[in-house]
Amino acid sequence: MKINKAAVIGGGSFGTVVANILADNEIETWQWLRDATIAESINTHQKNDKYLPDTPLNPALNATTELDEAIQGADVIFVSVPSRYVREVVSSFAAKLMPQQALVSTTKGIEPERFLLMSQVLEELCPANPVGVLSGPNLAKEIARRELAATVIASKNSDLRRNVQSGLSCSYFRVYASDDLYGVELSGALKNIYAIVSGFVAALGMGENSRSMIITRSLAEMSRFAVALGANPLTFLGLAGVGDLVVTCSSPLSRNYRVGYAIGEGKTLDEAVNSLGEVAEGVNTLRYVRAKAAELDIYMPLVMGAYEVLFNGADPRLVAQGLMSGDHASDVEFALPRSEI
Ligand SMILES: NC(=O)c1ccc[n+]([C@@H]2O[C@H](COP(=O)([O-])OP(=O)(O)OC[C@H]3O[C@@H](n4cnc5c(N)ncnc54)[C@H](O)[C@@H]3O)[C@@H](O)[C@H]2O)c1
Ligand SMILES: O=P(O)(O)OC[C@H](O)CO
Repeated sequence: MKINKAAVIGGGSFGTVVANILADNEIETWQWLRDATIAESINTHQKNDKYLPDTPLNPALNATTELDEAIQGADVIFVSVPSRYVREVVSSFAAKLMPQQALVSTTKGIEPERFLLMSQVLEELCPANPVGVLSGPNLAKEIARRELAATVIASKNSDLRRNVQSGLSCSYFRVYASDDLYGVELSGALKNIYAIVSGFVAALGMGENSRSMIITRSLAEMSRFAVALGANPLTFLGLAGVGDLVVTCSSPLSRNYRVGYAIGEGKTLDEAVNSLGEVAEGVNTLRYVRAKAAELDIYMPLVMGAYEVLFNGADPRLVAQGLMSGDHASDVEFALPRSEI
């Protein structure tokens, strides 16, 4: 079955990009957002003035502040609000869904109380509905300029995967498939932490060797954490893992990288976050992952170091330095067991 109508929940930069691709693909698309002025601007001037002011949007895209109007009859509902609001927003319409309506999270964050990923929140709230996750190296502002990009749709439901692949694929956006929902989603959340660390490294003027070491050891740390939580480490080698880690750790378009860069320049966490005006999920994810790693005794020197910098005022230089003095470990995680080091 193809997607005849799609809904996008969220009026930020990524929600707008997803909605615009769907509209470009001639799918009836309704974007829900809270701000009536932005909705009006999308409908009349084809612009999201706040989040993507330079991008002319498809005139067929409909924006609404009425949730019912967006979700009613939608074959797929993309959820694209910051993680701390996903439960609240989805709870407000979950009871109105028909069982065939699929939900796809694009949100890269964690719900702290039970360490739930967003697909787990969706499954809890909408147990009868197919659920998927869209994640990959997807800086919204580049996709908005129609620069080539690829992503991953992960779901246990093959119809959902195929529908999203055909609904979102176009000349500048390619959608690969995975059935490892948990691995794809976990990598999307974890990489935000390491983008903050890469921001420190860049601001401190460390060299390319340092940056490469940080990115590669980040991948080792992410996959060590993932395996401890039961995920498949192979997923971390794909677009949602290495792909998203590299882009977010390298680009000033990444909000998480920018937070790290500002802290590396000497700003406080509050100053760094307030100057963004957009969500940087990595700040909270760092707190939750650090607590989980401590609880499960998982060796994560970059997470521990970054936490000290963001929340206890430690010198960002110490994070990279911490790698030099930590326990010796194997290069490729799992290739050489710790017992043989
Ligand atoms: N921007 C990107 O490049 C990008 C790419 C892929 C995934 N993501 C992920 O998508 C999610 C959303 O990111 P974004 O870039 O669109 O964020 P954003 O900061 O651009 O926008 C967030 C949107 O959520 C809305 N919002 C905030 N609180 C809300 C609430 N209580 N109820 C309803 N709406 C609320 C805001 O008004 C805004 O429209 C994040 O988890 C992010 O990690 C972002
Ligand atoms: O701007 P960031 O740091 O939230 O990153 C955006 C996307 O997740 C990149 O894939």
